[in-house]
Amino acid sequence: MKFGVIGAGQMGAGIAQVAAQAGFTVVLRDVEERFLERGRATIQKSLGKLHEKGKLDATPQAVLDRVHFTTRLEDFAECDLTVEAIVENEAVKQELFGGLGRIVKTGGILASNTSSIPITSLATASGRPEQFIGMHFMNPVPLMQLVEVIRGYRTSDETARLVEETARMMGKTPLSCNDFPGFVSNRILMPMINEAIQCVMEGVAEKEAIDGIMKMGMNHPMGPLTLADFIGLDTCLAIMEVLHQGLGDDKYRPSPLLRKMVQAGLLGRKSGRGFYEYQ
Ligand SMILES: CC(=O)CC(=O)SCCNC(=O)CCNC(=O)[C@H](O)C(C)(C)COP(=O)(O)OP(=O)(O)OC[C@H]1O[C@@H](n2cnc3c(N)ncnc32)[C@H](O)[C@@H]1OP(=O)(O)O
Ligand SMILES: NC(=O)C1=CN([C@@H]2O[C@H](COP(=O)(O)OP(=O)(O)OC[C@H]3O[C@@H](n4cnc5c(N)ncnc54)[C@H](OP(=O)(O)O)[C@@H]3O)[C@@H](O)[C@H]2O)C=CC1
Repeated sequence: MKFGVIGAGQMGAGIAQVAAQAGFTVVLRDVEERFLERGRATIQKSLGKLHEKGKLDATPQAVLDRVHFTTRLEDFAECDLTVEAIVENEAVKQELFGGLGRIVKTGGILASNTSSIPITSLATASGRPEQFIGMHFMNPVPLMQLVEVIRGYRTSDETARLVEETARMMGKTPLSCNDFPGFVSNRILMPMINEAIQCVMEGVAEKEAIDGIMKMGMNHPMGPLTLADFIGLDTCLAIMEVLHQGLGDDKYRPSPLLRKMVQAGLLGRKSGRGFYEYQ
């Protein structure tokens, strides 16, 4: 299997890593060399941790050697399955899929790791709606079990079958749903995070108390503000915008504090500061 990944950010690097761990030949693309280097470092660090715990079948170097880093879209021509994991922006993703649809061989499947953007709209932009699907990995990809598989309006049964089979080969559990804003995962998760941010804004409690109440009280592995920092506040805002617009209900209105923090460049872990500070 030749497996393509576009975007070497936190999700793209993780997806490329688990694909390489599954033994696939992987092509990983980003727009600039320095972002590819950052992706390579992320993969190396994660493989090192897994190796230390005896959770890797091969050496970290052998897994890394299966990943080919590139800035060229043409290198995806022979990929059997290509997963896109670039910024959560519909216009930018549509443009990318327009190009990919022309480059990738006939029959090659295209998938998006989008958190919320309509799969059917991206499928149309790709020019191959039957071979298009949502393949939504969870963060951190090397540790999380789920892949949410989202069928677009015209996704073929064969495409869905192949993608679910591939997810299993990657050691993941696929669960499928239909193409509604935010799918299942973020329709339920993101309003909770948004409400936690609203609690900060209204002074309901200190941020540490909000996180602690949800973590200890509900047995969540991370409090919602820590999780928002982990996901990226820009991504959280983009998801809330899709829910608000797509479902047309003000209960999905993004918290003004979330909007302000994104405007201020406080994006969470990836920018060094969000609700908390990171070095
Ligand atoms: C927005 C979307 O569209 C969809 C989404 O993805 S939403 C986000 C979904 N994800 C979540 O909700 C994650 C919630 N958090 C968790 O499940 C856990 O906190 C976690 C799995 C991330 C970390 O586990 P933890 O026990 O809380 O903390 P931590 O001790 O840091 O990590 C456990 C181990 O995994 C390791 N680890 C963490 N990230 C790793 C990675 N990427 N690769 C390899 N190992 C990793 C850590 O080094 C640590 O190892 P040690 O035990 O040797 O120290
Ligand atoms: N964060 C999360 O928890 C999850 C995110 N997702 C989804 O995965 C996708 C990626 O998210 P994530 O990895 O967190 O984001 P990151 O910000 O870590 O990475 C985004 C990637 O997209 C690239 N990019 C940014 N702008 C453009 C552009 N205009 N054209 C092409 N590439 C661009 C970035 O490159 P550069 O470094 O140059 O900006 C980077 O490689 C999103 O669709 C998100 O919704 C899905 C599940 C969980």
